Amino acid sequence: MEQLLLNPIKKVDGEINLPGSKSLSNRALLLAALASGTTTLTNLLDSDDIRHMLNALTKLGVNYQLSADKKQCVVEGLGRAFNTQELGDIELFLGNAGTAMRPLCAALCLGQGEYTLTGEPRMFERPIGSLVDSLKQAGADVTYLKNENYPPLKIKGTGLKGGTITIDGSVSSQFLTAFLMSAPMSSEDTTINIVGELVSKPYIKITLQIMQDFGVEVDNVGGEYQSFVIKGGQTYQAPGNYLVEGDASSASYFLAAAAIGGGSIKVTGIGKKSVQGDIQFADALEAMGANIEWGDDYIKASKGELKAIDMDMNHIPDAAMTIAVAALFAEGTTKITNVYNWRVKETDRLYAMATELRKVGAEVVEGHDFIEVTAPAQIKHAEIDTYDDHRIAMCFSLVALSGTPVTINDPKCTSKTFPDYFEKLASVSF
Ligand SMILES: O=C(O)C1=C[C@@H](OP(=O)(O)O)[C@@H](O)[C@H](O)C1
Ligand SMILES: C=C(OP(=O)(O)O)C(=O)O
Repeated sequence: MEQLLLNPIKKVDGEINLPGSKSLSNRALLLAALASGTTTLTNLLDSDDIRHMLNALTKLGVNYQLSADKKQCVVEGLGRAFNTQELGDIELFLGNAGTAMRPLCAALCLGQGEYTLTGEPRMFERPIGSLVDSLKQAGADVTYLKNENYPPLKIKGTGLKGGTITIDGSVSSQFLTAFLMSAPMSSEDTTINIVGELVSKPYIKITLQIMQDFGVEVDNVGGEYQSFVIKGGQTYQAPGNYLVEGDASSASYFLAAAAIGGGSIKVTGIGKKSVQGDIQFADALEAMGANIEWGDDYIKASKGELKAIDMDMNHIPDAAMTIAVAALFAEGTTKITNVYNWRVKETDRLYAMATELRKVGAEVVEGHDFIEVTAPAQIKHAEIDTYDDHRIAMCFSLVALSGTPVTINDPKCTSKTFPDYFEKLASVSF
């Protein structure tokens, strides 16, 4: 196994032009593929999760031209649902990309064809049953090829008819996102009612915004994310050009590094008007004592005396992992609550974060849906296992700001969303 020894970083300083947002890249690719007209996507993310979506679109008969640096993609929209009936069963390998598996699962039900949706072993442990149950209410034909409620799946595309649907929102917002994006192409109108407490709400804002950018309005009844009405029989309209915002979750590592390490870092490609909920990571970091400056197209962080916070981070589940490591540098006990679904992401993140934080000396309480981290008097050198989880590799790089080195096992796992993360970190490290 490859290992990366990160030597102590004395201070960080500089500017990082963020890679494109994973959430927006995969949504934009799918909607551009379904839309009528041609879309030029710029600042597309080049990473494993996006490659899986692109490969799937190729197999589904979508024409696109990717630039040499893979950051620009011109997509010729189909102007209709996928139709691959004459090709027989098509196998789509979607790695561990939730933003490919869940939205494609719904979109493939809309058209005509037979599909096997598969992925990495971890994908077979990540639930999808709530989405499948909802799609079945709208007439979909989806079966489980291994374990009930988990991929791999077999889909027979027969169209979605719409109607009144319930979706359990308590495990992943991606189920609602997937249904919302397909609903306009159902034959009839759809009303979606959420049951259970909807998690990761800000990702639904991203979904509604990008649907609007592609010409479709959703009635979010009462603005409460509880009930949605979508007209059927619609076609997405290509917006011409679509600029993908920088990735706000990827920004969290650099902003935290500046808050901990001194100097200042400006991340560009996101700002105060960004649609991504993970920009609220900067508020959490500010609450810990960091100095934050907001621009239209940047966020800048600089060092502050960090103190512990106690915060519900259900709205920023991905960036919250960065707070858990920043807690190593904060006075007191940091408590991150309402993050049960950390357990069903790339790995069981509550267990993994607790285990790895203890290795560097922290005192940790791992709860059913929370984690408490108390900074050690002295951070210890450790080999950090990354569990094939890009975010564990990235957030534990911050340990190097302690004056103690840190070893990251399997550093290449950052390829899921940020292949050149460690090079970018080195470029602002002194
Ligand atoms: O819709 C999205 O783009 C995402 C939603 C979140 O997942 P959950 O809704 O499962 O929490 C987030 O963790 C994931 O990285 C991306
Ligand atoms: C949870 C994540 O990914 P996915 O889109 O596969 O759910 C993540 O990137 O932290």
